[in-house]
Amino acid sequence: MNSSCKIDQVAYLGPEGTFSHEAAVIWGSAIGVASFFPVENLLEVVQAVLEGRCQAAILPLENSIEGSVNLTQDLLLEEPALQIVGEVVLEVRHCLASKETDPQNITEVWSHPHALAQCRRFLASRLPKARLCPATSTAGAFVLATSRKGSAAIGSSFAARLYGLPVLYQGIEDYPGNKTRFVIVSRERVPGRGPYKTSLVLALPENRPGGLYNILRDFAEAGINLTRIESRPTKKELGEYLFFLDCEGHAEREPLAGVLAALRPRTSFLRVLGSYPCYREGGKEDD
Ligand SMILES: O=C(O)C(=O)C[C@]1(C(=O)O)C=C[C@@H](O)C=C1
Repeated sequence: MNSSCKIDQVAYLGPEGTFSHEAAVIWGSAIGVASFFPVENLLEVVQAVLEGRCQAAILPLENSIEGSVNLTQDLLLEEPALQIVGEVVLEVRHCLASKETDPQNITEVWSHPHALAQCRRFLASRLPKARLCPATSTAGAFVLATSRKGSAAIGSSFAARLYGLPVLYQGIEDYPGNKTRFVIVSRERVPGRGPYKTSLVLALPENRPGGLYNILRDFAEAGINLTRIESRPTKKELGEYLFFLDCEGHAEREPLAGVLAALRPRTSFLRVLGSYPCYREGGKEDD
């Protein structure tokens, strides 16, 4: 769909107090979104937009410690009706919260698998005996930890306060400056101003020396900066990959438009996932 739309509602991975929620509010506040609503998992987040229950949804795409969120990449590929219309980069600070006042009494730690992975070293050194339990989200983990004896949860200190769990340790991510990048998807275009970024996915027609190099060279020669490259299995044959690329520029404007036109006949698959304003802290866009 190519029409522009006004965004009234944004779906996010709930419950209230997830990092996705925080990122949705940052993006939505900048464009005057009226409301945000939580859903249970990322498949549901996408379904909410596809079924028209909201006009946009937010998905975590990559983290500076743990790397890509594979499910998000797969969903972006599998749902051609959706396009990326925005991005938010959020600083992710984790705390460990529990009703247990003595860390010795903690036997299980709940959180989103990505959050547990971002705190791996902390957990191994401070709570080596605790069982690590995957939850659907960080805030979902706090809900669980409120009702289970001997349990703790990892997530934001905002969520810990929201669910009434005392914080035992703060800033427990294994590396400083931990950040997660989220993308906002919609069935329709959302007006915005540049500078732009474009996300695309492509496949090479054959596995031969220099195949990927020949594609990347076009970007280099046009002076287009690539900001991310990631491969995912095609799920058809072991060793066959799709390449997810993010680059600076808009797919409908030069020089990127020309590069994409030249690449199409040299790829077996090429889809633009969206061109959208680069994230600026404070939600501002350049003129
Ligand atoms: O559980 C949450 O709070 C989420 O928003 C999900 C999620 C993720 O999927 O990476 C988002 C940010 C953090 O990296 C940890 C978890």
